[in-house]
Amino acid sequence: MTKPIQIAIDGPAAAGKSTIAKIVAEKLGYIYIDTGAMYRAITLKALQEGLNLASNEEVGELLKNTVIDLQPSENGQLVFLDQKNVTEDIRSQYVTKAVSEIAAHEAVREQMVHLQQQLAHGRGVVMDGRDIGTHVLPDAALKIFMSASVEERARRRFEENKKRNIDTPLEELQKEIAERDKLDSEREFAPLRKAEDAIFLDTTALTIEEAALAILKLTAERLK
Ligand SMILES: Nc1ncnc2c1ncn2[C@@H]1O[C@H](COP(=O)(O)OP(=O)(O)O)[C@@H](O)[C@H]1O
Ligand SMILES: Nc1ccn([C@@H]2O[C@H](COP(=O)(O)OP(=O)(O)O)[C@@H](O)[C@H]2O)c(=O)n1
Repeated sequence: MTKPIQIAIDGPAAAGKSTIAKIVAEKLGYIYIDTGAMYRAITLKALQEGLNLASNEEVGELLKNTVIDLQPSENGQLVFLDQKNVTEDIRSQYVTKAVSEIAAHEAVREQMVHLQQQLAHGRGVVMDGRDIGTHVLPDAALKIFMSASVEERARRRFEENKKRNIDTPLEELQKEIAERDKLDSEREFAPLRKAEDAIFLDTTALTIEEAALAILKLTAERLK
């Protein structure tokens, strides 16, 4: 059997990373790790505990005393925060609006990267996020930088939210996505950036199936 590889998928909000990563991981029999869900989980806890979100030390300390666990499920992945299922809660606008501030802290990133590297160690893995190709898995055999126009990404998130009974207006979503992309791209530690050796994939005009197929083809070339 061919040795499994590591696949890193980075890109801005709602580009399709987790949807495509799940499909690719399932087809290959690899594990899927949604690193955004990990940053969302610690953000939820910081908000619940009324922490000063601007404090690197406070949030870093909180993470040291927190257990974040990702479990595969039929619909993708369940997220547990200190043993409690928070899969739905971490997608709320309340968390979404605060997550980029938390994810910018050095003490948070150091711990998360360490944890993510442990989860991926020695296994076939598809991992998605913002700094996977640049920091978490710099030696990944395949790196993808996935994007789409901000209008299309907002439209996709709007449709997704409708199914979850979240009714944020389209214009507000587009603004929130653009602001989060800016914060993620301009932060000091591990900003959102295409790794030099990553392949750019624009999904604006692609269906989910087409985007997944493009990555599966690139994977097959790496497995030869
Ligand atoms: N190529 C695509 N065409 C149409 N919709 C897509 C495509 N890729 C993803 N989506 C939809 O867009 C939404 C956001 O995708 P998601 O995978 O959550 O993005 P990300 O992980 O990059 O934030 C989901 O509802 C998903 O079903
Ligand atoms: N590897 C990662 C993954 C996410 N994040 C942060 O976590 C946030 C939420 O990530 P996500 O992937 O769940 O976001 P969506 O694209 O699904 O909206 C991002 O906006 C980043 O601030 C990060 O800093 N590094």
